[in-house]
Amino acid sequence: MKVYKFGGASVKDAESIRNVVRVLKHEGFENTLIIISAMGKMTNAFEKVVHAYYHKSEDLRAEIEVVRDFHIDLVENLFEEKQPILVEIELLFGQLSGFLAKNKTTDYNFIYDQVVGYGELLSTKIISSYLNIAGITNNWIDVRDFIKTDSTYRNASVNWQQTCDNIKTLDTHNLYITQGFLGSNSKSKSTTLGREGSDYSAAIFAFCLNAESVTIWKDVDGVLNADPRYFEKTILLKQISYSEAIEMAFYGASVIHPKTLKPLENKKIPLNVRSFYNLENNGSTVSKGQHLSPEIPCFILKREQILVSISALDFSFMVEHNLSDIFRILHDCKLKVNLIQNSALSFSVCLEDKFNNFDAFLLKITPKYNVTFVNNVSLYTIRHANQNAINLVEKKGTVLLKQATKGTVQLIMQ
Ligand SMILES: Nc1ncnc2c1ncn2[C@@H]1O[C@H](COP(=O)(O)OP(=O)(O)O)[C@@H](O)[C@H]1O
Ligand SMILES: N[C@@H](CC(=O)OP(=O)(O)O)C(=O)O
Repeated sequence: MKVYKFGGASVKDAESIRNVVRVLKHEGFENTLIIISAMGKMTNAFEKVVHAYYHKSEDLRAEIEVVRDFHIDLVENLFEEKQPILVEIELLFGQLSGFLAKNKTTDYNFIYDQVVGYGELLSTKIISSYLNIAGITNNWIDVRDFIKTDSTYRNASVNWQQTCDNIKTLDTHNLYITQGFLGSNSKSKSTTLGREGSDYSAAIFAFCLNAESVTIWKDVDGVLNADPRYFEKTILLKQISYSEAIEMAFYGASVIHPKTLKPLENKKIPLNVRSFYNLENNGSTVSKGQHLSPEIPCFILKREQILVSISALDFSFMVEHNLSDIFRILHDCKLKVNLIQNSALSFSVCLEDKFNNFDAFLLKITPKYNVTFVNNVSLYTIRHANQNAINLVEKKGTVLLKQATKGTVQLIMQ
């Protein structure tokens, strides 16, 4: 069986969904399981619904209307006979309203997971129905009946045994359409696997099905040696080893979700990253034992970082006991550390503040240490670095910090 994944960019409007039909008819869709994300930026829009609901904002109704109107407009553009799918959409919005009306808990992460998943439920209902009309007969399945997780809302861990037992009941001769990003816990409550987690969903199904391959369909030709939004003249990486791809994802290459690669590597399932526009191009293949081809410097950019320098109030050395204290506070504040540099008297970290906890961090740390920080810096990682590649990055601004390990150079730039 093959597993395909269509992300938000590939289903962002009616035209893109027609293109999915073109892709499937060109590539074939026998014995395939298709994972689909929420359309375009709908997960962000659902996050606004959660925010408005949680804060009892008067914007709640308007935020729900944004997502409702988006899907209804899309259906108006896509379908000739709209009535059956409109009924399905109303049903889903009815369920959502029911949850919002009845919910008693104040657990933000729980509420988040019960709400944002409607993006994937809506997109798969609409696309499954459109594919059936376009002659691509398929079975819509609810991924929450298959991927079972713990109850860590917004970052759930997969129960592999139960998940594989469920997935193995699928008939591998069918074409299935299901949701990325979602799972459910032992109480059948929705959970999510972390933002951009649909690639991981594809890897989970592939692992449990012993799939022959996974293909992620993208708006770029494959994995490039840099993000084309920020670098000119990017080059397609045709072959990548799992370990190289894991390193790239770890440093922040957003083209593949970091958790995706390990399950595939364990079963030696190749991962193809291909363009949904340019079907003649074979794209990139991540597989076992491949050398990076072409072997060129690869650039990974993480924006909106904070560079923090910390030293002891009494100018004593920064050694184990204060470092462990600082890490405990970082961990408590859920700040992600992307780079560390230590000297005798000061300790620098490059941080990512996903959950807006930096002010809380400052409150905890400033009574104990001298702290200075620079907001909104960029972290560049160069794999297979050479001097030309370093020069290229250094031209982009002022270097605040530079660190080199074998073949990998990291620069914090302002
Ligand atoms: N190394 C890279 N190679 C290719 N694309 C990259 C890379 N790094 C970042 N990107 C960006 O990833 C985008 C595709 O990912 P994304 O928009 O999240 O797709 P989807 O919604 O389908 O998951 C590309 O348009 C590109 O700007
Ligand atoms: N819709 C989810 C899951 C996902 O993976 O989306 P995408 O494939 O568009 O990155 C998100 O935006 O986080």
